[in-house]
Amino acid sequence: MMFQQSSRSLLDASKKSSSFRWTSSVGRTFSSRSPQDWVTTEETDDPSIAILKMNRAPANTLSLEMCTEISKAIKELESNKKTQAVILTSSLPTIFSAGLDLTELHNPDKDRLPAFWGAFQQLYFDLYGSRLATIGAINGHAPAAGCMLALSCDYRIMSKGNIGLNESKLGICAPPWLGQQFIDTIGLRKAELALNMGTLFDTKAALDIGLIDEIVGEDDVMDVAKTRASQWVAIPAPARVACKELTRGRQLNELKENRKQDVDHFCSFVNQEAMQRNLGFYFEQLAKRKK
Ligand SMILES: CCCC/C=C/CC(=O)SCCNC(=O)CCNC(=O)[C@H](O)C(C)(C)COP(=O)(O)OP(=O)(O)OC[C@H]1O[C@@H](n2cnc3c(N)ncnc32)[C@H](O)[C@@H]1OP(=O)(O)O
Repeated sequence: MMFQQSSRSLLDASKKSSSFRWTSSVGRTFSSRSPQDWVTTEETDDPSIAILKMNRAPANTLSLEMCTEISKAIKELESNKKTQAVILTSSLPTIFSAGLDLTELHNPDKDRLPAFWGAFQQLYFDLYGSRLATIGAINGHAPAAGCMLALSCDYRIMSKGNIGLNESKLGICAPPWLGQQFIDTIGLRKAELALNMGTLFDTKAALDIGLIDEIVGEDDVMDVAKTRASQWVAIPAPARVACKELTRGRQLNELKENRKQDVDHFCSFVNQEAMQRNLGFYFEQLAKRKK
């Protein structure tokens, strides 16, 4: 199957390895529906272009199951030879994705935690390394891992909200591979400033810094996304996949080779008392802000 060949070649493209470092120490999301409803795929009038909608109220946070559902949907789309592009968007009115579900990190279930991080890594592999052209139709806030979803797309349009890696505000640091995605997108100095300060950019600032490719009106998001998807699909697929391999293969491979180490670092990091205190404090602030 084409996807399998392509994704394998993407991951195998470069064998360069590196040491992974973690550099920092440091409620609840509810959804009444079952995980199967959290992600939906839709056809468009062009059979080569599909839409993948995140649909997990209230904030499209990434729990283990949410990561798994998005990965599953991407793989299903890839298994259809006709599908060449996917538009990733949210069905919520103001939030694209609020990032990792912090309930997975706060007072974590020790057995579930490694599986959770493994599912998040897998989502990165599946989206960043997809054989499909991926268009991020960012129609709301995209902090932290929400920004990872956006960064993993090939082209990003955004209508409203804030985007960036704000982990430092939670007393933590983005994982190295997510930090690298950010650096690769906006450059080292800008990333250095933004990572340290936990900056979230509005659409104009995000465009200025190169974090997104285009600002679009709220009512135009899907039309523009479809137009951009058509433009990407017009490029011969082998060339598209090869370009992705060229720009992303090394990073994907690095994490693939360090996957277990990355999970171990994450788990010991999250289990630190100071990290748990910071997360608890952050949750309180989130709730207070709402009041
Ligand atoms: C340790 C190493 C690496 C760790 C890597 C971490 C990457 C991450 O992704 S960490 C997560 C970072 N995410 C955030 O900091 C976002 C926090 N959320 C917000 O700032 C806001 O929710 C928002 C700006 C995205 C939206 O604001 P809005 O006013 O529209 O909605 P709220 O009322 O704040 O949120 C609705 C609802 O959702 C809950 N919630 C929001 N974000 C999260 C989250 N990340 N995890 C769990 N729950 C979340 C929020 O508490 C509200 O819940 P209630 O309705 O029950 O009060």
